[in-house]
Amino acid sequence: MPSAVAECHIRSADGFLIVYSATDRHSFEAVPAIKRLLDDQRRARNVSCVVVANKADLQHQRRVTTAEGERAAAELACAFFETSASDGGDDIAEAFHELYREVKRRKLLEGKSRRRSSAQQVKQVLNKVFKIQNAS
Ligand SMILES: Nc1nc2c(ncn2[C@@H]2O[C@H](COP(=O)(O)OP(=O)(O)OP(=O)(O)O)[C@@H](O)[C@H]2O)c(=O)[nH]1
Repeated sequence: MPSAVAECHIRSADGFLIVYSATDRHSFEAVPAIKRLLDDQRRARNVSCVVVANKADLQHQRRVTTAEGERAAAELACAFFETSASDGGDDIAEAFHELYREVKRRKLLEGKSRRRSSAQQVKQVLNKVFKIQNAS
């Protein structure tokens, strides 16, 4: 159960980076539950998330393969990146940038469907008005 502060952040954030350690299977196995928690708190499945496997440089301590990470992220419909906080590679910036792009895409789609539904409401009202006028 998240704390009240965490709940507040979950409700207000536009997007989430879900980070696990490629050297720690438990952290990897927690990813689907974290995504579910975010979906439940937002009462929607359209939360923008990117899954990140950190500590990719520690190859000799690796406990989660790249393929497993990719598969888990795909099952959650999230983009996937492997990063190393210690070598500071481009993948870190790319993960943040992809999350930014995903949030923008979702907002654009939500804006379009909101505009469509308000246009439909106007159409329904006009139809009713015309029906009433024709009937009288
Ligand atoms: N080599 C390497 N070390 C890292 C990386 N990210 C964090 N660390 C180091 O890992 C140690 C633990 O850091 P965190 O993973 O942030 O802390 P934690 O969540 O408590 O993780 P654990 O202690 O590993 O369970 C620190 O010494 C970090 O400097 C990375 O990408 N590569």
